[in-house]
Amino acid sequence: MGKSSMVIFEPEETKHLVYLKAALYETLRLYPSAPIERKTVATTDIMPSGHEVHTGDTILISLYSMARMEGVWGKDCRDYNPHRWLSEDGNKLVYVPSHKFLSFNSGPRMCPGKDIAVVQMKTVVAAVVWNFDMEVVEGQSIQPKLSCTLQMKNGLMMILKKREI
Ligand code: HEM
Repeated sequence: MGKSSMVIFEPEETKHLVYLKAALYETLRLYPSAPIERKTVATTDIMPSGHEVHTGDTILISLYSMARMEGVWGKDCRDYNPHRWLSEDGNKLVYVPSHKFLSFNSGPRMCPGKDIAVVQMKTVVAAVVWNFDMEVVEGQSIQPKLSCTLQMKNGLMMILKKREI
């Protein structure tokens, strides 16, 4: 294979990359692309929490905050830990209900593109990691910018070097 050639993967080839999927879910847990969900109450009711809600009320759910709640994700909720998604032997993903991991929403309006999105992310990350050595530029201020979609305030500078493969 020539030095300048890039290796890319078919979606099928990334099927067994369980740790990569766990890492992507963990990234989307802490940094959900849509950090806030908005729901409108259809019928006056009492929530399991005991809160009374009325028809037409707007409920805002901060996924960004939920990811940082010990009551939802445990003591290490603020840590980036892909292992929380994996079985003990690391070979399988554990079941996590969508009402806990809300990054693709939950219920009838759940993101229908979830599986496509995961396959795309896996093929892209696998290709980038395979083809390049990567280094994060030191001394950056890496901060989230909260908006309708979660962005990076100052971006992220990386040094990429083509690997000779
Ligand atoms: C990492 C990537 C993605 C994330 C995090 C994501 C997340 C979401 C979320 C949170 C919603 C619900 C928004 C709401 O409150 O109404 C949603 C809806 C939707 N997504 Fe995605 N999405 C992703 C990729 C995709 C892709 C690749 C497609 C198409 C191939 C897609 C198609 C849709 C559609 C059509 C809806 C509207 C569903 C409905 O309202 O019934 N998404 N997505």
